[in-house]
Amino acid sequence: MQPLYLNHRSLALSTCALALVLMALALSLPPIAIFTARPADYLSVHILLEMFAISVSLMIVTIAWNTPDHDAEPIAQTLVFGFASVAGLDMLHTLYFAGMPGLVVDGSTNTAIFFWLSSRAVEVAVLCLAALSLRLPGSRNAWLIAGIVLVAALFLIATQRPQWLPLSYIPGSGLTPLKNTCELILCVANLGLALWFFLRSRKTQSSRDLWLGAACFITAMGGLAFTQYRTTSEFINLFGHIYKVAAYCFFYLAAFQIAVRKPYRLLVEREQRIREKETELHNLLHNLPIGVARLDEHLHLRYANPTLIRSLDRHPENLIGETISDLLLSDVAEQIKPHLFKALEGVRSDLDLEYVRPDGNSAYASCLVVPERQVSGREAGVLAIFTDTSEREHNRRQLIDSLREIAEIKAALDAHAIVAITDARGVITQVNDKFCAISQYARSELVGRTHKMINSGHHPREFFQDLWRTISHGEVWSGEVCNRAKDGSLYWVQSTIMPFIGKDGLPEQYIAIRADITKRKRIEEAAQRMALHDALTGLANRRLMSERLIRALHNSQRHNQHGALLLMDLDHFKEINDTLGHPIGDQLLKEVAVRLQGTLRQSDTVARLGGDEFVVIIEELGNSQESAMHHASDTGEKIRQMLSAPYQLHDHMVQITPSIGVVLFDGTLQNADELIKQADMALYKAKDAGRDQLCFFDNALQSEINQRALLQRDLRLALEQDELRLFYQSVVDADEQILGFEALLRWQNPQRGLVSPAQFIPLAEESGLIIPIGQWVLTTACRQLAEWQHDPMRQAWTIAVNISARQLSQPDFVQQVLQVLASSGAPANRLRLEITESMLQHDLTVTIGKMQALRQVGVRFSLDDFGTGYSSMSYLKHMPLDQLKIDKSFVDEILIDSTDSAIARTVVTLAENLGLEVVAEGVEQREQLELLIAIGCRAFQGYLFGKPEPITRT
Ligand SMILES: Nc1nc2c(ncn2[C@@H]2O[C@@H]3COP(=O)(O)O[C@H]4[C@@H](O)[C@H](n5cnc6c(=O)[nH]c(N)nc65)O[C@@H]4COP(=O)(O)O[C@H]3[C@H]2O)c(=O)[nH]1
Repeated sequence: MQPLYLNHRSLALSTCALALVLMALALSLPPIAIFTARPADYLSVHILLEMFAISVSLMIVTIAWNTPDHDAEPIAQTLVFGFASVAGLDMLHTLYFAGMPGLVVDGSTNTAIFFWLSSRAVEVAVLCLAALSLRLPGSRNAWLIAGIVLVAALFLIATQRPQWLPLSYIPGSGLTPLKNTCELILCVANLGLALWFFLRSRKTQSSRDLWLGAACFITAMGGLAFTQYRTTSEFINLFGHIYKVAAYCFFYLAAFQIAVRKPYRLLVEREQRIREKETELHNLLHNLPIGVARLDEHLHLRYANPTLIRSLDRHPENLIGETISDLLLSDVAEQIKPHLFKALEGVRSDLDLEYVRPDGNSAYASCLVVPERQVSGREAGVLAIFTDTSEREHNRRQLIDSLREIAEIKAALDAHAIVAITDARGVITQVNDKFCAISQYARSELVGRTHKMINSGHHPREFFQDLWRTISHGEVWSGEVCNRAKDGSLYWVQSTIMPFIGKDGLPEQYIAIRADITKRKRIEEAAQRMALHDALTGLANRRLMSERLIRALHNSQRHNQHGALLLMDLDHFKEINDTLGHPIGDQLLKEVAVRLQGTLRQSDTVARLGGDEFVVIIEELGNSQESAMHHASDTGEKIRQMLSAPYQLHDHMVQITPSIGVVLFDGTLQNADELIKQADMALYKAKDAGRDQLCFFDNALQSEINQRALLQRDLRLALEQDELRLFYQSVVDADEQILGFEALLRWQNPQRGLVSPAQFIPLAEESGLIIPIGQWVLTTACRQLAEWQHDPMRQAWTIAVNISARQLSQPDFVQQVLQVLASSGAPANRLRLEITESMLQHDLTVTIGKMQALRQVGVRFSLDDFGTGYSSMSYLKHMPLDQLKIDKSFVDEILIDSTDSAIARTVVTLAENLGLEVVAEGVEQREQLELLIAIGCRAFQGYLFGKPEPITRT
């Protein structure tokens, strides 16, 4: 509740309570006559009291009359009529009070009471209408006239027809019951009105209702006083009039409240509201980020808000009154002017401005031009509202550029990449044309499905699990994926899948950008094939064989299964190559590969290691070693037979046999390298055993190999530790006179004793040690020759030195020999170099060249072991030879085997025809000597004449 209302309520209620108490007190007193000495004094007092009430009534009329239209009280007409009537009737009541001269007739108490009761009745009626807020129809003038007419009518009745007036007072006996009843009715009516106003005031919180309530209550109390007097000059009558004055004070307050206080209060409130609005508007205009300009009808500036002033960069004081051309940049003014003129004609427009600032930067603004109307509705000027849209426009343009760029990138991406977009579950939402083209699916077939439809099955499940794990964690996944197109063909793509993270921090979609790498993959596969396969035969190469062997060992161990490794080569393949040429050799190798593949299961591995060396890996031979051995043996035998069958190679029918080394494995103890070594040993054994056979690796073979390895190790030290010795075996003529010697190498090892060259020379050849050893032999022999030069008995002797194939094939062989001759001082013509037939199969021309070079300085050449190898008459013709040596094997059987004697004879004849000397080797018996002499041989070597011995003993 408002504090003012509360104050007013306590004032009204306390006044009413006081009035009640005082009236009760007054009524309890016996009648008190006052103004007894001068009864006329009461008339004056009565006039004063009534005048106050009349003045208040007139004031209420005046206020109600002048209440402004827009604030018109609904009861204005009621008040005008009622209180005009009340004022008139109270005035008549005063005029006709007993003792007053009156007008037309003298005053009398009965006439005065008539006007009094009439006035009070009108008063109650007016208050009832006010209580109900009923608006009387018609104008205030009419109601004023009505009030005057009513008063005039009652005046006329009272003065012209006094007999019509009810009897309300009987002089000497006092008030009549009619008068008292009327007073009591009015009193009840006033109490009812008082209650009504008080109750209403609680709801409306209106002080006016409080004042009206109090006025009605005091009037009611006062009315009680007017039922008690017998003469008007009694105290109670005066007391009742005082109550009337008090009641009119409250009526006055109520009227004042309506007409004066309320309008002022409303005015103040409105002023305050206007001021607030002004402040609001000011704040708004000052803080608006837009510029506002008001222009008059001549387009001169009336007002510019601070934002506009700041943007114009001008002092605010000089701006008002300037034209739009003075204010704005010329191109802006030109753009805006037509719209301003249109606005003056009442047309509102909106335009975008583009201009160049004085600093040279382009700027943008939007301008709303609105006609500004006066309250009367006439256009009074123009309101122009400017918004600087430069930043927005720059951003918009940047956005357009970015969008264009994105569109270009997208177009480029679409043109060159395979693109797909999926939702978070991997369901395809978009694909580009390239995706459709490569997958051969229509877009409608792809959208709504997952990538499973192009899954090729090439990748294991873990591959895709890893992919999903990566991208669902918001990371980019990159990799190569093999997919299957609609027609079933496979294609490869380099895929990059990027997740797009949503507001919740989780991927909401994925974009997959792919490049077709099918061609590259095919090339890679081909390269891979080439890297892992033998170019000639298409079989697995050494690398792939190693990988497969490792895998086979692993599988064998895991499944407790035996397997076998077969290492084979083709016996005397080199001879076919040399005689029939490499193309035929290659053809043969290819055919061998085909036969091997035809003989074996798909799951077995067939590899070519190089040259004529092949490997076969057979798996799953059971868990028993014995049955595995049988299986491997059967397969090996089958291979041997298959490969031994004749080959038709172009015009040549070729037959060749393989030697096969076999080793079993169960993956427990062996590793791949060791296994290959063991297979190699088995192969070596097969070859050693006469070729064209299959040998299994066993432990005895292993120890033999170990022995060889030890021998090789010791041989390496032999040179350093001076363990080599040169023995000499004499070469004699038919009279057993020494012609010369053959230098034969011996190895004097402290542990092994005297080791035969047959044991260590092949090993030295294999390991390459033959080069330094051969050098040592040559040097030692040459020193011996040089020594003999000083002895006339021996200076004609020759020394034959065995030369190995590796020595001869050295590019600087000739220089080495010449250097040894020079450094030792040996006569070149006493040095005989022994070569074998097998040496002549390589680079014959080069070999001949070397021989000729040495022959030019006098060195002579012997062909050792003649007749044992692949003797070819053609090279004999071209070779710069001096001597043939009939091999010991022919001499051995020469007495008992006619073939050998025939061969010996042929060799001698051949040598004679070619102009060569002949030396027979291994002559042990005199009969052999005699027969050899008989067939024409002139030089001999053998135990019959002496075993190889150190030079001191010769
Ligand atoms: N049972 C028997 N054997 C006889 C008789 N006359 C000679 N021999 C043996 O026959 C071999 C002849 O040497 P080769 O054919 O050049 O065969 C040689 C030769 O090829 C090679 N050799 C020896 N010394 C050297 C060398 O310094 N350098 C090279 N590269 N090879 C050598 O080792 C082979 C074997 O040499 P050796 O064991 O010394 O064996 C020698 C010799 O002791 C005989 O009447 N009865």
